[in-house]
Formats: sequence, C-alpha cells, structure tokens
Amino acid sequence: MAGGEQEGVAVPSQNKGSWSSFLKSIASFNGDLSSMTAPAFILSTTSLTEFSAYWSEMPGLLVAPANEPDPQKRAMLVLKWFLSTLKQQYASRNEKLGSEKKPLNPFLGELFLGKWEDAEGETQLVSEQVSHHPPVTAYSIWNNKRGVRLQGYNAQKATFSRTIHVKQVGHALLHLDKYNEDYLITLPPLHIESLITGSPYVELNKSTYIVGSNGYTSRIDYSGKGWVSGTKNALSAIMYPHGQEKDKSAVIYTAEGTWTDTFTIKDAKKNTVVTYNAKREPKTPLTVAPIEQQDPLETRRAWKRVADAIMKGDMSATGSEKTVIEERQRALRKQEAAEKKEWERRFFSKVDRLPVCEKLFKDVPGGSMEADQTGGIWVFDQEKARNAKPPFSALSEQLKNGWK
Ligand SMILES: CC(C)CCC[C@@H](C)[C@H]1CC[C@H]2[C@@H]3CC=C4C[C@@H](O)CC[C@]4(C)[C@H]3CC[C@]12C
Repeated sequence: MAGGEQEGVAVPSQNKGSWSSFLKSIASFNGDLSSMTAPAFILSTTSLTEFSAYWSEMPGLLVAPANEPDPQKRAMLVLKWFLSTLKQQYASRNEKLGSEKKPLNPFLGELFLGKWEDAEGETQLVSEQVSHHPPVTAYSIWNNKRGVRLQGYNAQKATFSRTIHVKQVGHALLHLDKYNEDYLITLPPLHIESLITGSPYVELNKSTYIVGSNGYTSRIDYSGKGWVSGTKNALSAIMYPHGQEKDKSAVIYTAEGTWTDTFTIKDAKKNTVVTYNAKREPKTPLTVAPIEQQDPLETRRAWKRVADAIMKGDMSATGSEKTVIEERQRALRKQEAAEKKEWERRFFSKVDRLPVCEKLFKDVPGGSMEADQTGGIWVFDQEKARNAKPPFSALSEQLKNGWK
C-alpha cells in the first residue's frame, strides 16, 4: 500500500513490489473476482470446482444423522457435521499453503469427480461449473449405503472496502432417505483478513441457517478477532423449533467455540453432548482418477499445463497456457451462438422452482429462493448421470434404482 503502511514479514522481499501493486489494483476492482490479476506467489493451482469436496472430507460425520432415530438429535448431528466442514472450506488453504490463494477460475463445463471409500461405504462426488458469467459451481454428493444426499450450488459476489468482502449466493440441501427429511443450509458471507501483510486468510461474517423439514432450525453466528469474543474463527450457535429464534427458553442445543480448533455442543440443561476437535478429526482422502484416465473437461487434466507453469513460477507460460483455455472457450461459445444452442451441462439442469427449498427458506430471516440464485436454480440431474458415457459410466450403476 502506498505511504507508510507497514508491510508484514509474510511477503518475501522480492515480491513486495508486485504485492503492493496488486493491492492498488484491487482497490478499484469491479466485483468480478475472476477478472483480478494477482502476483504469481498468491496463485493457486486448484480450481474452484474442487472446493465442493470440502463438504465431505469426513464422510462419517455427513452420514451420522442417517442413523439417529431422535429428530432433535438428528438435527443436532447435522449441525455438528456442518460445523466440522468449515475448517476445510475456509482454512485449509492457509494451513496447507501458508495463506489463502487465488483459485483457478473454472471454465463452463469444467468437472471434478471423485469418491471417498471408508467404513461408511462409498461416498460419491460430482462437481460441475454450470455457469461462467456469473461463475456458478454445482455439486452433488451421495452415499447410497446410508441414504444420504447433499446437493447445491454457489456463486460469489465481491466488493472492496479496506479488504475483499465476498457474499455467497446459493445453498446446500441435505436429504436423509430413511426419514425423508431435508435440511436447507445457507452460505455465510466472508472477508479476507491480513491482506496488506500478504498473508491473507478467510474470516466468516454474519450467520448460517440450517433449516430442517423436521421443524428444527440452527443458526450459527460468526465472529473474528475484531469482535467481542476477540478470537479468530469464533462461532456461536443455537438450535430451536421453527419460528422461535427469539425465544431463549425454546433453545434445544447451543454450540460455542471456534471452527478451526474446538467447539462444544450442549443441550438445554447445559450438559455437554459433543466436544469436537477440528485438529484431530481424521479425514478420508478423496480418490480421483489418474489424469490420463480423466475426461478432457476434468479440472486437473484441463488445467495441468497451467498448474505446472504456476508451480515453476513461470508467469509467461502461465499466461499463455491460460489463453489456450480461454480461446477454446471463446470458440465454443461462438459456435453455440451460431447454432443457436446452449452448452449442455453434463450432470445438472436448471429448474424454474425448487419447492423443498422455497418452503424451508420461510424460516430464514430475509431468505428467499429469488435472493438465492444467480443465473438459475441448479439441481442434480439423475437422468443425465445415469446415461453418463465413459469415463463416467460407473455412475449409471450407482443411480440404477434412482434416488428416493
Ligand atoms: C487471497 C486473495 C489475494 C485473493 C482472493 C481470492 C478469492 C477469489 C477467494 C479467497 C477465499 C475463497 C473462498 C473460500 C471458500 C469458499 C467455499 C466454497 O464452498 C465455495 C468457494 C469459496 C466461497 C471461495 C471463493 C473464492 C475466494 C473468495
């Protein structure tokens, strides 16, 4: 930054110049995160289509509610699982890479598929970039053995005021077959901390609602260093019957702690029912097909040359390899316009209405299906997945009997 602002130790001295010009450039950026050009050391080799996997790196926690007969406890286990995903979603890059990084901006039709195999059986992930302008990523994660299905989509709207502020548009919807139950999960806004010192990380703002069709809602409030709690990545949550958000005596469970370290869930009598340690919880690795067996639209295959160039720190190769992808995309769009056709999404379809969600949004203050979309409501299309061609034919076997 211009003038006497202190630069921290995080930016290596040879990068200080590029970092301060980057900061100057984003101060006037237009809200489209993908248009931002960042210095090499802050570029990630991972595309946003891969981020969908963060919902299920601990499949045991995702499927746990499916084995719980008590509806209140079930809703509490959904809350526990959701809280457990936050660290992967929002802090895993700084932990692995030393700071938040700028992800690769997915192209239309980009895919990311994989599965987790563990004691819970097979949990399958399908993620697809369903829109490029505005960028929207849709995903579907399911475990047939336990009858658990999660699907959703997300997009980001960014603004700049002192730092980068990001509003998330979209939702996640969890379905439990056995109880024919749905949970609508809203996505919290976030901002970037420590941008000036070059060690950016994510802090969450405001709240998340998890509205269950069984009549229970959880609200999670987030706060960070600058807040009363004074703690990084802090959370405070309550679970209550629909419509009773303001009634303290109606609270069934509470959760307190941080999403990067530990939190506890207590019942109405203040007895601890869960202590969760985010640092100790074992993760199941996601299995992804080797690059040579992947479809050309699969993210790691499609971005390989760009990723290699970034890893070498070769900015000019990074730029020219990105141009190859962009030009291919431009040519496809031109061809589609000439043929008056639209790009066919492989696994998702747009719908006009999503009644399950509309209903559950009633218990989200200010929430609505209209505010939840950008470029359409996207749902997993079982029919498309069942008819999937190689290398994805195995999906048809999984979906043979359809979803309940
Ligand atoms: C790090 C600085 C320099 C660049 C800013 C990069 C921006 C584009 C990055 C930083 C943090 C990122 C977010 C981190 C986590 C998630 C949750 C995931 O489920 C959807 C994408 C989303 C919402 C990311 C969108 C892109 C994001 C906002």
